[in-house]
Amino acid sequence: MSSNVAAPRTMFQKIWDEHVVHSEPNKQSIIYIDLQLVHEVTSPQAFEGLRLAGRKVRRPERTIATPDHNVPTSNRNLPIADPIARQQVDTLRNNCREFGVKLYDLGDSHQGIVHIIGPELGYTQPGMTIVCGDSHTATHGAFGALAFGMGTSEVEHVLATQTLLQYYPKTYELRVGGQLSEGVTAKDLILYLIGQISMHGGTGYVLEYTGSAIRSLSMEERMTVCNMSIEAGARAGMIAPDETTFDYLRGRPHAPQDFEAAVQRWKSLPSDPGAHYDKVSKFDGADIEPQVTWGTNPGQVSSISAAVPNPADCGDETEQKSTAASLEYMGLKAGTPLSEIDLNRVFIGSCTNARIEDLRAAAKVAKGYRVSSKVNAMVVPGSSQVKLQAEQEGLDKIFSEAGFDWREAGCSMCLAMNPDRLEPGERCASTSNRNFEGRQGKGGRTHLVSPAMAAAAAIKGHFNDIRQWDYKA
Ligand SMILES: CC(C)[C@H](C(=O)O)[C@@H](O)C(=O)O
Ligand code: SF4
Repeated sequence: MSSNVAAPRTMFQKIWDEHVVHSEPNKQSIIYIDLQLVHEVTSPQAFEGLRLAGRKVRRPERTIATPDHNVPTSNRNLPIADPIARQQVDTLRNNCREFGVKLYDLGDSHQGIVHIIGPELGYTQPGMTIVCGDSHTATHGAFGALAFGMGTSEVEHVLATQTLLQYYPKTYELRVGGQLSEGVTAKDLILYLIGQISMHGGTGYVLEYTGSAIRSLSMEERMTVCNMSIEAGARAGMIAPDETTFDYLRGRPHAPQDFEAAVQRWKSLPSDPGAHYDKVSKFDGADIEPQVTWGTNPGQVSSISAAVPNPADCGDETEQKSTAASLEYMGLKAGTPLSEIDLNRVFIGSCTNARIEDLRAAAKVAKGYRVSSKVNAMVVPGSSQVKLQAEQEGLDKIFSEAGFDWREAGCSMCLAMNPDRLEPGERCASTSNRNFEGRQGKGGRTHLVSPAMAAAAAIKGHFNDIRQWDYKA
């Protein structure tokens, strides 16, 4: 081809090209950042670094903050009991005040998990580069944005310069054709994909999810998918914007003023026909069943109709060993049907699955039932807005009447950085995104599932196939 002007480009390339400030062969490029999200855990040293260097935040109006990781989800009227958590939340408050950064603080009607409030407020938009000192920043890629997680020193770099150093990544198209079957959700889709390509399958790549099964997903479902890109090792994950995206954003507080002009720009973002990806894998939505993880990484997952695998049947010697170690930690025997695994705890929450559609799906299952007497179950809305909306719809009543604990917004038991955690040996069905050893509390055992599957597990006290659920209207 004589001119590269006409060369077809992927959506990733278009956004990258639009944001490169400086690049040299075999070196990191400097890319311009449109939006930085900040939370209390990875920002204190970054602000301290600015203070020591006598620098300001370069573009405070492109930076928003909220406390989410270590905030308690009950008794919010009391001071935070844990001294480290209290200090981090206070420090975030002071830093935002000093550096002029907008803070959605505890008590604000928009406080919540950072990856839930960005989209909800309309900050997250197609074509943007978005960063946060948090690995689940890929969530925002659901809008056709290029969204990276990063470390604390990079948080400082972006605060100071509004740019980030990045190596040019490779691109990987995950195409899911057909449609998902009844009872199969976006969570099952992404767990299935990670099971297929493994927790390392996306390493070095920016993933783009394409195909008819992806196009049919709502914005909230797309966020669930992109959220877990990092669990496949990817730098980022993205989905091209379309009418679903534009409809979601229209009317949000921080959506562009001239919305229709923005839509015209956004329509040029999707990958051009014939654009080259470094790797392509194809799947069929109809092959996907409700999923349950049985191991200690999200790629150790099977369909609900399957049994705990025998390590001897799992890949090469290294994989066999790691499977055996996972089963040992999880206290599971090979050959046990997944539907016979009993649970003590259920957690419905996190940036993967605590948006309003997730809570509706769980409430639909729980309606008219009682949580098993052996199970302690909680529902933690992803944001204060989600909580408010759920209460307006009466979902909180359905949950409370069924015996679920109804909480305030935060990361909660997704990770054990706040009072919500598992005790050693406890087994939990969780709608979050990580099942690493000790993730939900030392010695705790995590099974990742969809909100509907988690609610059904809470009621029966063991996993069961949501496709056979008897809904009580
Ligand atoms: C605490 C934070 C740095 C961490 C992350 O980067 O993802 C957390 O959000 C997580 O999910 O493990
Ligand atoms: S909800 Fe979980 S995964 Fe998401 S940002 Fe919080 S701790 Fe990380």
